[in-house]
Amino acid sequence: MFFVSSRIQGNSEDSNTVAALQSSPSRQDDGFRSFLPTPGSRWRSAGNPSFLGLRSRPFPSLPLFTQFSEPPETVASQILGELLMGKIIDESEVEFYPDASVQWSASSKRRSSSRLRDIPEQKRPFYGDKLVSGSREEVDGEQRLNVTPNADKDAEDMDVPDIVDLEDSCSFKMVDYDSFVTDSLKQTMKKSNGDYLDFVQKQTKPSKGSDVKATNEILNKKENVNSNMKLGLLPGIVAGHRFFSRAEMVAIGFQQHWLSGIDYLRKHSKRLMQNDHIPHLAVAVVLAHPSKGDIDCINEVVFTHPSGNKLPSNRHRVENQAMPDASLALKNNMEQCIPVRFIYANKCSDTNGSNEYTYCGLYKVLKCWSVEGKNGQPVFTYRLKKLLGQPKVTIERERQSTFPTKLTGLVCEDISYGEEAVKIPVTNTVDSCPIGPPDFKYTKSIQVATDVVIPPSAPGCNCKGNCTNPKTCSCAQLNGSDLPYSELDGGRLIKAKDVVYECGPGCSCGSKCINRVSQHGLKFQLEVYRTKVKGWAVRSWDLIPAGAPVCEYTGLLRRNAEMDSVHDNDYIFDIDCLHTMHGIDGREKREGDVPVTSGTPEQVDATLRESDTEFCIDAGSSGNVTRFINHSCEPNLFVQCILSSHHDLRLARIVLFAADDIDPMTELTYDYAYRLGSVTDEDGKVKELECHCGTSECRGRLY
Ligand SMILES: C[S@@+](CC[C@H](N)C(=O)[O-])C[C@H]1O[C@@H](n2cnc3c(N)ncnc32)[C@H](O)[C@@H]1O
Repeated sequence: MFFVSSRIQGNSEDSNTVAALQSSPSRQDDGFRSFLPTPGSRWRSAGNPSFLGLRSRPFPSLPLFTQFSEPPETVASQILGELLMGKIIDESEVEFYPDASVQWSASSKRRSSSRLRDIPEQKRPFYGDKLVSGSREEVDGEQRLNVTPNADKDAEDMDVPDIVDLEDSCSFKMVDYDSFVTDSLKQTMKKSNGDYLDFVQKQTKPSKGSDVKATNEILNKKENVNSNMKLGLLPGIVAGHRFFSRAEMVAIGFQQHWLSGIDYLRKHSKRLMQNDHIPHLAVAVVLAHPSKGDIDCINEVVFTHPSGNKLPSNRHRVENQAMPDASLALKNNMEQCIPVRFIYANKCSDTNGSNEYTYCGLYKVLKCWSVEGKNGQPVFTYRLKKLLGQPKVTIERERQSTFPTKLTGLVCEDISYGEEAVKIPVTNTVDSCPIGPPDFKYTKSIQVATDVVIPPSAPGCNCKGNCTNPKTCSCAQLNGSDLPYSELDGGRLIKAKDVVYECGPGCSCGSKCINRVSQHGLKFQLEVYRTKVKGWAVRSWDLIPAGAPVCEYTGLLRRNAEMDSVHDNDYIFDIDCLHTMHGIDGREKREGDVPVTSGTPEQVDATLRESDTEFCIDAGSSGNVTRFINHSCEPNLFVQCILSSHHDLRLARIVLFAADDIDPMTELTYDYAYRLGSVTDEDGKVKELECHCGTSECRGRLY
């Protein structure tokens, strides 16, 4: 990998606005103390901490460490090393034994002890430098951090309980950070996204402050993770991660102050009170840049942070007294060689111009100086440089307005042959397999078999224009007195439901009504591409926010009974809303608002269990891009049944929505939810298909 140096200029986002909102009671205290040893603690001394490239100068202002047996520099650097490598999550995960001999540097080994004897070797906890190994590199006279993933395959595959006590020979508790942190991060992100949409939707007029208010709600409910602010890496979030709102960043503890450009740990937070020697330290910088266009590899950043004070007489020196706390914190980072997270806020073209936030990685503060701004006030300027060894980040602003004719491996410019408003290219860089079948017909909308009768349109709501009042809109009433979509980004589903009743032909509202979100066709730039083991697949060039409609499953709507004799068709989608509503065959029940079948739950269960789904959509020989979407046991799309003209659940439309914020170029997947053993061949023998979704949640087989 090589980096092309590019430099951008900008202003730190916000700055002064926020004081009132800055401190939520649940987040006010920073977690710096998490990294402080208790008296008598010993630290592993193996290795020179400057291998992290952090210590180009000593730590003059951390005398508190002198009470320990290690030289203060070593201890301080060690702490920073740990937190930078993301190894320490919480003080509860670090245990100190005053007299224990530390065997940290032992090469990576599976743990063997009497307590673990019942656990198979490959499942035993691992210790050693599990997550990353670092090396120092000198480039142009500067120390750089070079982090490479640990090559130990077993270690990556490790499947251990959250926290493992490593007995006396090692003085640390180790955590399977990847699964422990990432899972809770994912859950929190999902939850906060839902809460955020919910909140925005409840407001009569969503405003700029909605983000902040939604965040507050999340924090007040204490559903955030990592509430102790961390410096350096946050496990589970790597450079390139995109956030759709500050709410998301705050909910996972990536940022604490949701409007400030420089987010920092306060010197006098309760946790640090005892300790005058630890200065303010910056955790993250959020930079808003007005210009658009592709910006690759932001390796060096120069930005300004205004001050409300008069410029001191010696204006070229940055005087601490004249600096606002946030600016000072960043200067302290420079002096202490502590990197900050750099986050780039940009207008997102496909989400109605709202901000999107890209985490670009950990940056070193190279330089800090002040210039005279308007009214003689100083403006502090900083130069940040990305630490080496982190993923390259591309910030893509705008969808390509003209279709790129030179796509590598392009085999078809538009698989929809003009049916869709956006072209859907097909690429194959894997083999020479043509896209098929040869007689395949692209169809944007459902085709109906001759023996299927679609019920007439149901009577609709009497709203004028856009449906906004859930109390008076009869479609909202069907959804449990709820308008299911948030107006954000052209409409995002707030939460998956048993069924969503959209407005349709029987309604008097307009075609732009928010309750018709799934009826507007494709809005993201999709591509069909060839994979090595799963055949064709689909990805998006645009980022897709959680809750956005992606595509509808189209094809021939037909009776399932006719499909009994069909065994080689991989493109049949059973319309199983009723089964989902009743949680039959392991389906996950969702929030249901409308009783749709009569009888006791047991009777309904029994009837449904006996009857297979009555109708299906067969995309074997006609269908749209959705037929190329593969299965994953940990998918990023979910299936939503929608009724928009009639109200017959057996014939509901099947629409796929984004379950998470989906980064551009990520494969789109949903859970096929087959019951194991349910697929048979022509002789009635059960067929099996190995799953290649490659996720940690993989169940091993599709069916
Ligand atoms: C609806 S098609 C999806 C598109 C398909 N990949 C293609 O090339 O047309 C379903 C088929 O794709 C393959 N497939 C989908 N997801 C898979 C997975 N996770 N692992 C293995 N094969 C998968 C299986 O052959 C499955 O029967």
